[in-house]
Amino acid sequence: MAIVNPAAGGGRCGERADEALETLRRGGMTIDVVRTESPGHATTLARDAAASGRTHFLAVGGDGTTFEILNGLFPRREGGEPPTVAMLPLGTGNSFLRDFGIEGAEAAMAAILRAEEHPCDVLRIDHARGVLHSINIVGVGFSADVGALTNRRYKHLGAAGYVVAVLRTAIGLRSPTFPLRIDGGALDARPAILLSFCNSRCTAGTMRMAPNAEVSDGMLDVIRIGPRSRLSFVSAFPSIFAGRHVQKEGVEEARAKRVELELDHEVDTMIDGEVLPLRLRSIEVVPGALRVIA
Ligand SMILES: Nc1ncnc2c1ncn2[C@@H]1O[C@H](COP(=O)(O)OP(=O)(O)OP(=O)(O)O)[C@@H](O)[C@H]1O
Repeated sequence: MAIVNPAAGGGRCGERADEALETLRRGGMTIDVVRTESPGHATTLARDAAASGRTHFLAVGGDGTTFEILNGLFPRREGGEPPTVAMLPLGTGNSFLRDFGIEGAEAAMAAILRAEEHPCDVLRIDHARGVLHSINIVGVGFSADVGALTNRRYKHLGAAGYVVAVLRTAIGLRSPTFPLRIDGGALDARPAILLSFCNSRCTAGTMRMAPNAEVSDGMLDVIRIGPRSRLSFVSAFPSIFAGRHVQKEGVEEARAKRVELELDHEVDTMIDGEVLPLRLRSIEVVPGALRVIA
């Protein structure tokens, strides 16, 4: 079942989806199509389809569409085969597929027609009001502030909008504390510009936030950028595109199965490109809970 977000990519997805799906059909695929009517609708569509026995889903849109579908498929009951998700990236950023070396709709369509399934871990996010799931990245601090500003003000500028939001957020650079424990270790309440909990490597399209992450290693990569001056932060920022920021002083990279957070208030949390105010409690890897076609 293809779930199409016509609004993704600033409306580009709505214009291009039919033709792309027709190409897949000509390649031999049987695809039923539903279109979302509003934000959040993909979650309901995926949940209902899974309840009626569907197992293979195609997210047509951006990372946010995949995120919404994932949250219709999870949480799920123990046992049974993991659901399968493929992505036809007609959104703005499309970060996740880059872990598989897939860039753009043409490459994604070729992968969909090959129909190779890969195991993929899922991040289970427990927060004060419920549970969410992610396959890409969960971020607090700078990345969430940038995501919130991008989504609010600069979405129409595409990838350039993200860069503008980075520069604007850097002007008011902060280092809040997000007290956490990694795999039951000591409480770490040091201030940080950002903390990212990553299942896959890229975010915001081409930024390699967690250059050593593997989607099926049963672990999440924790990237922590400690306090630094605005000038030093901005001048080091471009190193993230090659994933070299992790070699800089004050940047830490750790691997974990589960992270517990001790927040006493909600904080803007970026999950797979969407930003939500959440009082996070824990983020835990559910190994191999999904299959992705890539
Ligand atoms: N029918 C709809 N009308 C308006 N908005 C929708 C609709 N369906 C979904 N949305 C919202 O569109 C937003 C953007 O979707 P998505 O992230 O897939 O595309 P994008 O932002 O262009 O791509 P990316 O996240 O990869 O940069 C999501 O927040 C989703 O809730």
